[in-house]
Order: sequence, then structure tokens, then C-alpha cells
Amino acid sequence: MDSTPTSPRRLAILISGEGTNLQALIDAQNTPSLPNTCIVLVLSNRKNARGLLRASNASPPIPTAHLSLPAFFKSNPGKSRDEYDLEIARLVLRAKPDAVVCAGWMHILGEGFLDVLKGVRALEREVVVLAREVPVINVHPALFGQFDGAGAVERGFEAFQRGEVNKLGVMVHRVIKEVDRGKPLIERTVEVVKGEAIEAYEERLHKVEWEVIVEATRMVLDEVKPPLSCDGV
Ligand SMILES: Nc1nc2c(c(=O)[nH]1)N[C@@H](CN(C=O)c1ccc(C(=O)N[C@@H](CCC(=O)O)C(=O)O)cc1)CN2
Ligand SMILES: NCC(=O)N[C@@H]1O[C@H](COP(=O)([O-])[O-])[C@@H](O)[C@H]1O
Repeated sequence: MDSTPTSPRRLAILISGEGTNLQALIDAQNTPSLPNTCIVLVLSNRKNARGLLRASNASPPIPTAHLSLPAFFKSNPGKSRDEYDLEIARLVLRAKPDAVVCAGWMHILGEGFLDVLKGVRALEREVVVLAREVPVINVHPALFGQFDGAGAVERGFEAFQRGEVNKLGVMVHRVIKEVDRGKPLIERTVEVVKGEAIEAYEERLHKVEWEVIVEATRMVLDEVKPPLSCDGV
């Protein structure tokens, strides 16, 4: 029985905005919800994402980085979106995460990024060789197969009010090339009321998101690196 303590599980979080899902993960670090876990990088594709402040204001502060597509193209004239995705992969892998969580990350990740994280494609100029695939998960404000892509909350709510769907919810799913089509780790319905304001629905939805993103993150980390149990195994 190996009683040496396992090093903490390392998380990289990708964001684009407010960061309330990130905050849920920050608050859950090293609690029974997310034991023996630390966030080692918060990366945004938008310079002014408030989530970057949440990371910097965390205790201890969490390293942050940001790289927008326009900024990348400006400093790399002629480079492609795929090369942007490879740079994102490079920034992520330098933090040596055990898993990556897209928490309001509003950029469609290309095959280049995904293949690098799977370990099937090497990065130029990097000597990092992946010992194993780094799983990528995403929180999405709809049930599987309902409303893929951006603006899912509004599209779902309006469809419900028109009687086109009878339930709404959120999911955390694995990230694959096809947007929001990766296998769900968790799906959870959210109460929605005919005639209510969308703000009331969104408030309920976000509270459910903050729960499922922590639960799903723990699930995927337990797959790759179980936490140190009380008897050290
Ligand atoms: N390859 C994948 N990439 C991403 C996935 C995924 O499942 N596979 N999930 C998304 C998150 N997401 C929905 O959950 C999502 C985010 C953004 C978009 C989108 O249309 N983005 C546009 C830019 C929009 C903007 O900047 O405002 C784009 O990337 O061109 C769709 C779905 C994370 N990525
Ligand atoms: N398609 C992806 C998508 O719509 N993601 C959604 O962006 C919001 C981010 O909020 P946050 O920045 O406060 O965590 C969340 O509602 C998340 O489900």
C-alpha cells in the first residue's frame, strides 16, 4: 500500500466572461466536494473577463492568462485559427493540468487543440510529452441535444414558452470536435415556469450549474487521479 501523499489534482479553467462557474470551482477547491485539488491556471479568450479578477483575488491567487483571437492575429499576421488553438493548447499544457474545464469558454475549440490534449499531436517547440490524455469538459446551459452552441439559455427559454419543449436544464459534457455533442457526465433539469421572466429562470439555472460543474469536475478528476483517501490509497 503506497502511503505517500498524492500531489494535488491540477485544474486548468477556460473562461470568457463573468466567471461565476469558475468561482464555484475556486470555492470548492480542497473541500469534500473537490478534495485534494487546486486550480493552476485560469485562461480567458477575452482580456476584460471578470473571471480573471476572481482568479487574481482568490486566496492564494491563481495564475491567469488571456489571449483573444484578434490579439493573436494582430501579433501573428497570417497565422490561422488552428494556430491560435495550438497556442491555447500550449498555454494550457505549460500548467500541467490533470483536467481542463470550459466554464463559459465562448470559443469553439478546433481539432488541433483537442488532438494535442489527447496526446495524438505534438506541439512544435515544446518538449512536453503527455503521459496521458488530458480530459476537457464543458458546462452548457441546455440538456444534451437540445440547444447546441451559443445563446442556449435564451433559445431554450423561448422554445419552452412557445410550448415546443417541456423541460430545460444544464449539462456538463466531454468536449469533442462536434460542439456540445460530447458524452454528458451530468445532466440536470431546471424548473421553468410558463409566463415567468427569463431572469427568474436564469437565476435557478446558474445555481444548478454551480453544483453540477463541481460534481462533474470531481468525476473526471477521479477518473484520472483519485484523491488521496483517508488510508493513503
Ligand atoms: N470543439 C468544441 N469546442 C467547444 C465546445 C465543444 O463542445 N466542442 N463547447 C463550447 C462551449 N459552447 C457551448 O457550450 C460554445 C461556445 C461558443 C460558441 C461559438 O459560437 N463561438 C464563436 C464565437 C462566439 C463569440 O466569440 O461570442 C466561435 O468560436 O467562433 C459555440 C458553443 C466551447 N468550445
Ligand atoms: N455555450 C457555452 C455557454 O453558453 N456557457 C454558459 O456561459 C455562462 C458562463 O457564465 P460564467 O462566466 O458566470 O461562469 C454559463 O451559463 C455557461 O453555461
